[in-house]
Amino acid sequence: TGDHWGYGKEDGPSAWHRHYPVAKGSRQSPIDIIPDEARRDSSLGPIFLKYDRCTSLSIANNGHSVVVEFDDSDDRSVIQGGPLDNPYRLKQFHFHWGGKGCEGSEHTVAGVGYASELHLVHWNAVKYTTYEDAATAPDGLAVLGIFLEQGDDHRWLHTITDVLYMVKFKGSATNFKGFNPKCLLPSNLHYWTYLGSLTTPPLHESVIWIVLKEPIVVSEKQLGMFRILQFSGEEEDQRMRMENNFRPPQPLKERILKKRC
Ligand SMILES: CCc1cc2c(cc1OS(N)(=O)=O)CC[C@@H]1[C@@H]2CC[C@]2(C)[C@@H](O)CC[C@@H]12
Ligand SMILES: [Zn+2]
Repeated sequence: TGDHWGYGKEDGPSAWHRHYPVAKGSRQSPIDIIPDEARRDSSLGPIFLKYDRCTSLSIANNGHSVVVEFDDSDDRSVIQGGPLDNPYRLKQFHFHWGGKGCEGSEHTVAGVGYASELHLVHWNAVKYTTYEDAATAPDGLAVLGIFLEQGDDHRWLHTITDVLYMVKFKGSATNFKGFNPKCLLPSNLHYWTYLGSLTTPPLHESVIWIVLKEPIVVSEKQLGMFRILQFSGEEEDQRMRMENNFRPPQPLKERILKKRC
């Protein structure tokens, strides 16, 4: 069976509602973030990130993005604070990017996109038994979104871009141990937060989004390394370069965007 959705003309975001009607739901992601309309919420404290380098396991090409998986068998790597009632365990992180510098992120800020967006995915292991269960619950997942802006070389992103050639094709994976994603965070953890969804099918409305205001800076060369990846497997004849794997902003509907400055 495999996934029958993608980012192309026929199977892309505008067609996902046919197999996944929740695509037109009330809390879909991403959204266009309008800073002036974000409500300051005094109950929102700072977020705390505790990441342990020993929990990283592997890096893989799943045919939609490049994903780094973590050992989530205990609370060594968690996010807490901010809008969250308890710690959420780090499960994976992945990226979305464009074909050129000015677009590629999923969230936009006052209509402006970034070159890429990093998603650090965490799940509520206090309330739910498995990641899969959490992924269908309204407070099951917490995704930390970080914008990537084109500029100078990023000191640590090399650790990832240097191994992308090993996961060029869909279905390929390799060891990726000893990586601490803390090195991918910007200096300032001020954030916007709102209730949303997965940004790819099955589009479950199970994500508490925490989007950092400050982007990290990566070079055009480093961004270009992501584009050596393929949507397609090694055996498939048509080579499909992996790029523009982002969903455009969705209606905010009855939601309130909150901020912690
Ligand atoms: C939030 C990160 C995340 C999780 C998942 C997807 C996509 C995701 O990326 S995103 N961009 O952060 O929304 C698509 C596949 C989903 C998975 C959550 C768990 C599942 C729903 C599995 O149960 C079966 C398919 C899985
Ligand atoms: Zn994502």
